[in-house]
Amino acid sequence: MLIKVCGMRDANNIREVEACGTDWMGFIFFAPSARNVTDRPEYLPVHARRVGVFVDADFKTMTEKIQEFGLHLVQLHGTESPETCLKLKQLGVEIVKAFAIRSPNDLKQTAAYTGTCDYFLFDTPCIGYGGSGKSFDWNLLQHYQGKTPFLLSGGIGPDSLEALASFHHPAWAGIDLNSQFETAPACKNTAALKTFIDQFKTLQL
Ligand SMILES: O=C(O)c1ccccc1NCC(=O)[C@H](O)[C@H](O)COP(=O)(O)O
Repeated sequence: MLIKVCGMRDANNIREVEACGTDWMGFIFFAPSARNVTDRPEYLPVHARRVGVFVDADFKTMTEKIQEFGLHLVQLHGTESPETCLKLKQLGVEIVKAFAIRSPNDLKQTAAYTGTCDYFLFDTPCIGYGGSGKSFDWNLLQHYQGKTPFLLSGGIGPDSLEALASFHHPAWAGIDLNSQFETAPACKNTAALKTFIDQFKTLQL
């Protein structure tokens, strides 16, 4: 199972979180977010893959951030089209398209993105497009019958291990962690994260 820690910004915290054993690390390029990254941190992960998170950003901005941050993946939280996903893929990055899940109907949108994305990310609906700290009804995902692997996201925290251990889906590929492990916006509690990651890795999933 992939583990992504999202909303990173501080160089020292990036180093510590990488040492906790995360596979992917997310950097948010969305000005209204409290986790928005403006300047390139003096350290970027070398073992964890770098994910750039955008919300309806223009193509030029995304291209520049891919180059400046050496992004491996781009995660899209807005109304980006399947064509945009394909165009970004041609730049050599992998694509994660996020979908806010309120009802089984929301999963129908994923069909149009099949073949244009490498992963989907199923998240809790919220006004800020992400980072709500709240979970949604994971049972809704049993209506997802697509083949594109997905990350489970939204409000996953230290108390989620039991629920994660009981969750099953053939396309489930990983988890996304963010505000439930924060001491302040974009600053993760590495002790709590390490404990959680170590325990998550022992689960038989
Ligand atoms: O975290 C943000 O501030 C954010 C803002 C706008 C778009 C996406 C954002 N986060 C992307 C993520 O992948 C989060 O980790 C995901 O939404 C889950 O966050 P949380 O509910 O805090 O665990």
